[in-house]
Amino acid sequence: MFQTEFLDLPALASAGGSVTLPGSKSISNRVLLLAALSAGSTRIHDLLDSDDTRVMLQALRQLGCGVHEQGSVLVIDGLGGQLKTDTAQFFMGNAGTAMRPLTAALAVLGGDFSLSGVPRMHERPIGDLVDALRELGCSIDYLGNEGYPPLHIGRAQLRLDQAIPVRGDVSSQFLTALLMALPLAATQDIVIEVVGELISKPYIDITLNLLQRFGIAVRREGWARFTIPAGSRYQSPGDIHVEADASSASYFIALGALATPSEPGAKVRIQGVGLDSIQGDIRFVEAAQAMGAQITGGPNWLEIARGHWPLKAIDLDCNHIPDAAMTLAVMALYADGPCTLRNIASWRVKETDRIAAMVAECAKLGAQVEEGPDWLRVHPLPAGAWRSASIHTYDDHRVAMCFSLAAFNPDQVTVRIEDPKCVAKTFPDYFETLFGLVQAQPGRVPVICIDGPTASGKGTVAAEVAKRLGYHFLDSGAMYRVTALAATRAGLAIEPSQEAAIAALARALPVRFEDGKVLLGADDVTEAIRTEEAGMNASRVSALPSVRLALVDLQHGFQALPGLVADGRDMGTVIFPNAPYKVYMTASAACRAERRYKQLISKGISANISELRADLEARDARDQSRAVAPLKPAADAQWLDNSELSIDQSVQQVLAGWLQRQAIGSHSAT
Ligand SMILES: O=C(O)C1=C[C@@H](OP(=O)(O)O)[C@@H](O)[C@H](O)C1
Ligand SMILES: C=C(OP(=O)(O)O)C(=O)O
Repeated sequence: MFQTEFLDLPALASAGGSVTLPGSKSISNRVLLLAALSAGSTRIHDLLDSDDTRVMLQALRQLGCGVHEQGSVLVIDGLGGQLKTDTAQFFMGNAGTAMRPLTAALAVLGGDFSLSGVPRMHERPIGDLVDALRELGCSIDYLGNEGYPPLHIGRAQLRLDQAIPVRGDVSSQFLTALLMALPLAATQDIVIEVVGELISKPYIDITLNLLQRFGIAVRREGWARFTIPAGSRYQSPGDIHVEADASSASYFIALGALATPSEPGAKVRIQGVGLDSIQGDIRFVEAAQAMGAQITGGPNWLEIARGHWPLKAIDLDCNHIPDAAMTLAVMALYADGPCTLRNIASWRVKETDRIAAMVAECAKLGAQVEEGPDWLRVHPLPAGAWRSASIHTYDDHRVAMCFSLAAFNPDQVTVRIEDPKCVAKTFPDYFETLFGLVQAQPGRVPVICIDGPTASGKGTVAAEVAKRLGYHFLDSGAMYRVTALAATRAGLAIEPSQEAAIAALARALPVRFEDGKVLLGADDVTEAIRTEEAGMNASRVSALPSVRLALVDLQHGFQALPGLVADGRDMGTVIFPNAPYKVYMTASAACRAERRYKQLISKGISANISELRADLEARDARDQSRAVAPLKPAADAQWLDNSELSIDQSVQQVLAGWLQRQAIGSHSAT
């Protein structure tokens, strides 16, 4: 997951390949609660692991449920309708599918419970559910604002003889919550009556389907009346498989519809959810087809390719696909006319006011957008009209995910996604998954080169800049050190007579930089390559021209989405001459010798500062005078003497220089 403050998406071009998507949030949280309430153990396969399921799992643990991991299977030991504790405080994050059903189940069972969430959860309505539960005889108090969490739940005195009315026009989750809670009290038939129009109906189908699998056969009369038969009792089905998330699939369906194929005939293939899905959002497929996408599918897979281009404009009632429909709003930017999404009032009370968010963020990109209380109209953005924008994501995973698709814009402007970690709600590895399928416009994966002499602090600064931007990191100096180490381990002397053998070894070097570690195959060689001797060997190995050549391809391979920070001596001059931002970082010899001295002393290695300085100067002279790629600043490099700067100040300067070049979001929204 990207934990960065923002993630810059360079202009994207093509896509292709296969992806297995994480489990459905709606199925996962229902299955978790049903398994917890059932008699017996349930083995859940392919459960979603995200913020929303974590809060549910934590609540189940607090209630005394056994939760065990067995490889990729999660086993829940059900409570059989009997709570092991009747006092607890639950934190529900921003998970509607945890907050609403758990409130109902706990209210029916009764106890001394409180439920709260993130600030936005305290702005998401729950009054219609509380009214229905109170009608039933449950004791619920608002701890903050009337109609909203946090809540306190007390002991219940259930009245089951009358039909329980519930409104379903704000959220279908209230009806889902009652349907899941009432089998716990079904000493007689219990009737639920929906008052007014029910929204998001397909989610009720998911609920009924899963209730069936856990032994509850709800009788229904259309969408108006639901009866839980007397004697209903939850029984674990044993094993249950969670489909991949159909709402998450919408981003990849859109990707297939927008991107050119990565190679002739390439498609985007989605595994784990398909045309047999029990999730209503699978009908996003029809909406995407109406816009021109070519989609084929089977029971648990879909294949998507670009069809009609530009996409065809649509005017669609989206009430049945409230979550996936947000993806249509971004697809609309690529359509041949304005697209209107109707009957989406519920967007206003979800993770954020999603209608307002889509209007504001599409406008930042340059689009004309209109809104009404329950509709949105997005006008397409022609080539030449796109602006680079910093997309505010409102702690809403879907805003972050759907705006990533704006990176396919024809003007090749960069799209910044603020707070990308908000995708953790339902799809923590969304961006990694996206980058696994897409290619940037040629030459558009940014590389920041930080070159400079030894002990200038460039390695530390480069690693930190990479971390802050979520970019890959290439420590090219380490590559020479690793090559030297691998050569020594292979019994090769580091001298020109062994050049061919060392080059052959370098060509296939299995080197990776992960979490501040340098790995050679499975070996952590971080320490081994940092000795002074390894440094000298690296310098000697780097003077062998065919070794340098062998390492060039390897280094180019590090240029991958979303970007790269490359630290070395010839990154800007030789390896990435077209890099959009180059820094030449240096400090006085005295200053660098002192830094190296402190570094060694802190590791308990004795050192002599004047010898270190002499070594440093000798190494500078060797690096600057070598025949191949001598150490020198690139003509277009920014010079940064950090003799007087702290590491953090140097990091800030590099970041500031880069951000200035990016010039994202410097336009005001219309
Ligand atoms: O029951 C569910 O799993 C859900 C129902 C929908 O909410 P509403 O019924 O509030 O529209 C949907 O937006 C949400 O993401 C999940
Ligand atoms: C509305 C959503 O979430 P929740 O389950 O919290 O309602 C959503 O995932 O888009």
